[in-house]
Amino acid sequence: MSLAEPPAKTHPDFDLETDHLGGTVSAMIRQIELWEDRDRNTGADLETSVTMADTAEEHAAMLSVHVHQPYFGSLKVRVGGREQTLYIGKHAFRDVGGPHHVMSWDSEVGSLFYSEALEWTPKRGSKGQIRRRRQLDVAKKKLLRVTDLYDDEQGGDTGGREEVLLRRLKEQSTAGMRDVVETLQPEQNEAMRHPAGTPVIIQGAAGSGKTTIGFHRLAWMTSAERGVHQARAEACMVLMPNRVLAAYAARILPELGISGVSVTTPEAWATGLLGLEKLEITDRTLSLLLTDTDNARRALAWRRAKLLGDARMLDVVRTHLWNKFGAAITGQSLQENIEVAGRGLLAFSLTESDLAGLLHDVFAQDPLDGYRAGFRRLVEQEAVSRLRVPDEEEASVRRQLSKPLTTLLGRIFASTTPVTEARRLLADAGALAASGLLSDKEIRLLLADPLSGIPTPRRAHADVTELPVMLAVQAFTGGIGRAVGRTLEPFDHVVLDEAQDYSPLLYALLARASRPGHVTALGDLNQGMHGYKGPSKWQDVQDQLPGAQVLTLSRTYRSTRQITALGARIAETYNRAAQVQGVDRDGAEVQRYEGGDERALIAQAVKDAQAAGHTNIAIVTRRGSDADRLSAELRDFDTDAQPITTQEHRFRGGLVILPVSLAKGLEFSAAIVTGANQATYDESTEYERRLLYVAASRALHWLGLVSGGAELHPLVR
Ligand SMILES: Nc1ncnc2c1ncn2[C@@H]1O[C@H](COP(=O)(O)OP(=O)(O)OP(=O)(O)O)[C@@H](O)[C@H]1O
Repeated sequence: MSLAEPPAKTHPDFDLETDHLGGTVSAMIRQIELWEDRDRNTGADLETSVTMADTAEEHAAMLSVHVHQPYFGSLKVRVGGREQTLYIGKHAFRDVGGPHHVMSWDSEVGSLFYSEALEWTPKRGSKGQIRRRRQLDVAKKKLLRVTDLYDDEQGGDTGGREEVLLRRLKEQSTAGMRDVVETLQPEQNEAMRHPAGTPVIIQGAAGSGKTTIGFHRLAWMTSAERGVHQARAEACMVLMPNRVLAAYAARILPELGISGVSVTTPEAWATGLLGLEKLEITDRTLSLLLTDTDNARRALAWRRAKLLGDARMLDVVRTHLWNKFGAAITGQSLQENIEVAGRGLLAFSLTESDLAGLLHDVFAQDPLDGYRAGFRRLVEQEAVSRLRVPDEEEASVRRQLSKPLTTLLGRIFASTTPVTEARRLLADAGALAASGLLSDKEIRLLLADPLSGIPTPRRAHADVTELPVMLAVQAFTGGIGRAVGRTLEPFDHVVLDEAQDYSPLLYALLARASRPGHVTALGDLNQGMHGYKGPSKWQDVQDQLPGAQVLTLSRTYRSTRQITALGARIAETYNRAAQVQGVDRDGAEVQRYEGGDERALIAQAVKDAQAAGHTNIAIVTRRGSDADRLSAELRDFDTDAQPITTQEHRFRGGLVILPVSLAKGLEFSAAIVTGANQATYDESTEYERRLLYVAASRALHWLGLVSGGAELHPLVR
């Protein structure tokens, strides 16, 4: 709730609600004091007392954050003939012996506040009826406004939900992604609560709240109410397209009461998994698509990239490794004398055919931590069972086997580093043919090198299009998942932002790296910038996430009517579904600046945006180099814009200048698009039009378009 707005005391229940709020605040403070009073937390012994005191302090700390706003809404319900009012807040509170309870937003009851259902069946008891939904704007322990969203005494729907939403959307942007717990809309609520343990793809236009809902779903997943599907925040991962956006979005986590989630990029996750953090990741397909004029070569590069991300590649890799390790076993054996207490030295030997049998078993088991670790376990188990080793001697047997086993594993698995092995496979027609899954034409496509004209960096590098195949080799040999000490565990839940940019092969690997059913993908096929990397249709993703449904968010929330309309004009040139339904919110006309020194025009636009009351303002350029240059030159025009031109930079609010590639996903109260002309965003290239769309859709309230010498772009004129 914006504090600038004066309290609106017009509601007849305002005083009643004020009293109830006062009672709740006092009850919470009483409870916190009780928890903080260490002397009372006495257990039977010192250790129990300390533990109890620590837990009590944790409870106190958690609750004290919410005293200033104990709740934001209420529900009047009738269950079994009895009417009661339930208050809904960000944190549950039980008023022991008193009436001031608060239910948590992510509970089953909390869901009723957001949905449009009028009846429900509680877990225990008879059918319940919703009589009233009420929004309560509270800040600093004060009630500011009461708005009924639904009230059967007023004839049902009051239009209040839209009114509250509009008020919220008029607020200024901040330096981080915000939670929408107070104004979650019915369709968003449903998507967020899609049954835990079922994978889901949430599709929605730009600004429909996909990313926001993904984080809310993660918070919802961490609630104890999810039972066996409950996720631990520190065992969850969110993948976002770049690190600037990851840091911006992660600021939502404390608001949602969770911490420790790993919010990273697919590239950082992949290189970390490969143990090659310094590996430079290139996207040479994109470079080729943007610079090469030879259409046949462009088509070849596109098709080859698609095929590299095809889910069948998982089994192509698996077959290749099977053949390779099988060949490496030829001539190998293991002979060791093992000391077992009380029984002296016992001979343990595995012949070549024993080893081949174990290799077969480990491929059948397909362990999460990879075939190498799995093979070691199988040999150890074999020794324990053949030598009938008692439990207490097992550790000793493992120790004695350790060195000879490491040597043996070295001979079978060692030469397989994911980067070189993936490249070896991709250059070997016979190996590519071994699985029988690829046609001759496809094999020829993989062997072709349409990117040969695109330079490679001098440092060790890998291309984004090869990465999934490398990860597949890694998954089978060294394992894939979340590193916990020296072992690997599946992630409790994985959220993917910009899900249209992940290949089906990557989905197959992510499904393997997480608990069954615990992938949430958020994306918009129409916003795909990198079709050669992503799925052609959601069905390709559903095939990798068994049971996944596609849910659609139909409304967009980010921008004013004027900005949304301008964006739609650009998007409809490449996307037939561009006319999405936005929340109809009026704002300033889009400002156009053309003719003259571009820097002077930008400086003027910044002044105008500031005069309109905005502080979080972005100047969006086509390239990083434009942003660097302009940020220096604009100082001569009294304009100090912080550049965000590398993934290391962070958005901390204020006036910034950044390239469109890093602006994707971020939003600002006001945005100024520079170089808004045909020379900068070539109208005949779809990719450029998509970029222009991203640039023009970053602003919540105020948008300025600047073109120096040249005329404004035909699509925004
Ligand atoms: N229920 C809601 N109440 C208030 N604001 C909302 C709601 N849903 C979304 N928003 C706001 O709409 C904006 C867009 O949300 P978000 O960035 O999550 O959308 P998105 O679908 O991920 O967009 P993009 O595809 O452009 O990345 C944000 O400012 C968000 O706070």
